[in-house]
Amino acid sequence: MQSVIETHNLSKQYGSVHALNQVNISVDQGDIYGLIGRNGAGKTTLMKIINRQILASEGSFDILGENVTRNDNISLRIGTLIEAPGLYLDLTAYQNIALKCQLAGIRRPGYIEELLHLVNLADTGRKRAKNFSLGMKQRLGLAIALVGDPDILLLDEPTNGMDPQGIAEFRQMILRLNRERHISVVISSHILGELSKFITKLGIIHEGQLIKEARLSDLEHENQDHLTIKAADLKPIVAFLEDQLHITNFTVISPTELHIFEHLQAPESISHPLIKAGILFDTLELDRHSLEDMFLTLTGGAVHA
Ligand SMILES: Nc1ncnc2c1ncn2[C@@H]1O[C@H](COP(=O)(O)OP(=O)(O)OP(=O)(O)O)[C@@H](O)[C@H]1O
Repeated sequence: MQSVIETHNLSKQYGSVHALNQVNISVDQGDIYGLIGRNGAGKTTLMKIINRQILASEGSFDILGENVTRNDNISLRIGTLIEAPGLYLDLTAYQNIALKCQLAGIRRPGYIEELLHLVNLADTGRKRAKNFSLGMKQRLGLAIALVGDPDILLLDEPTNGMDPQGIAEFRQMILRLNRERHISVVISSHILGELSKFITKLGIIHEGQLIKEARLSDLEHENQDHLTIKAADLKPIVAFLEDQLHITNFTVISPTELHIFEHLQAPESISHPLIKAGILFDTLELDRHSLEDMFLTLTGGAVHA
């Protein structure tokens, strides 16, 4: 899979504040990459560096396999919605998009109407942006970010402050752009639950450092509810599970720990036969995990700001 964004030890220092510290993220073609972190973790700083709004103190990054320097003309490949969209509040949605098209030298007939339709703003007519709801403003910001047909979208907390319906609508829009236009997306949030429903890869950023990066499918597997068996010697347990209990859905985590993903409702259907057979184990217990638990454990506490 081709990598669309690859950062190499990106760091940013503001005086004594390490806003970013040696960050390496890797976004593949077709990913919806969720960048999750508490307020002040460094999400905006990372996006601004990739968008070349600010310079890194150290490190570099590649976009679509090319190492980016200050002079590379790659700006049209990236569409951004970072912080509040820069809208002209006295203009309509059409006029706002038209201005961006003018700057980008795009004059294709029907182009603006297509974008308005894409973000569900086709019926806003003469209504000025100042009279839009927050969700409408963000969707207009998204349409403006799409001018120039970027390969990559950088969206910094785009659903912040929206109601659940607005969030769901925005999410659907991102999914469509990703599937139908094959746009790779980096989207940040401080609420994991908002991202975990649709992202393909997750990066957890905390106090300027990337403390975890993983594909969502792997994380979901790791964080599935399971029975944990701990024992000094797992070999007789593994043999017993397979040969006597015909259990195959388990993973050996370490020489002394294994996780079983079945029989969750009846752990005794495993523990009793083991005891009867004289096979020793230290503990056998049910572990319930969620991605949110993992996030809280890694970042040390409640995340909702
Ligand atoms: N221009 C600046 N000057 C000084 N410090 C800054 C500047 N911009 C960001 N910082 C600091 O860098 C750190 C990371 O900020 P950043 O805005 O990237 O975090 P964030 O994860 O996007 O948080 P939020 O969700 O609050 O926007 C914070 O400690 C912030 O105060």
